[in-house]
Amino acid sequence: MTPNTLFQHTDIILASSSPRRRELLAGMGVPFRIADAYPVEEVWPAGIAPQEVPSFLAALKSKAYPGTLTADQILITADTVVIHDGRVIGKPKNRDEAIDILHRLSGSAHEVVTGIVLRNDRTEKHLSETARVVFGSLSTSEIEYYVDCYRPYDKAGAYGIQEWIGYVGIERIEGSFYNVMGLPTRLLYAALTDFIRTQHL
Ligand SMILES: Cc1cn([C@H]2C[C@H](O)[C@@H](COP(=O)(O)OP(=O)(O)OP(=O)(O)O)O2)c(=O)[nH]c1=O
Repeated sequence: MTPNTLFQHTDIILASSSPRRRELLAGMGVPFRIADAYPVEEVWPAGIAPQEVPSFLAALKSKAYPGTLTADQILITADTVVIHDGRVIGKPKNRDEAIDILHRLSGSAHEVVTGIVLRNDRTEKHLSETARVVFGSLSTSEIEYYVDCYRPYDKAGAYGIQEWIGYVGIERIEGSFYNVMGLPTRLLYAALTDFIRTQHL
């Protein structure tokens, strides 16, 4: 099925303030409206595995949605983190932290995990996808140039793969480029299709 027929009876709501997620969902041909993301404190229980963190945070964002959902609606929330040396790296708080994160990522591999929650009045579906990103060696001047010009304070791992540093600094990626940017688009498209089919929307 193509997007024009698939989504015609469904009211899809993206609760996200991320411009990348809006761009990616639009690129998938999915008609949707945006709800303001209600800020949640991005903390998780100590015992949770790093890979499970994005799914946990996407569920928190879903629960924070203030409206009541109906059967023909699908609420989408998501979260992206970087995992390096077994540690979860979120958004940098300031310039020093951004520079420090990029020094750690330089010349090594890390994982980017995006978790998604789809929800309506009856059911909730959790998705998660991982990509592996390998950075070449970045010099201090390259890192400082990037942080000062691009101010990646709204990005997990202090970088945007779609920005200068992604073009010149990334050696290779295994997995979905769009997942690193904020949504695993192929997985999400299949899950939306399945959700609509099983919920008879
Ligand atoms: C690693 C990486 C992350 N990012 C972005 C995607 C996400 O917007 C952000 C991770 O932060 P998130 O907390 O996942 O999302 P957000 O706060 O931006 O938006 P929301 O309102 O949906 O909670 O980092 C890139 O744009 N490029 C990249 O290469």
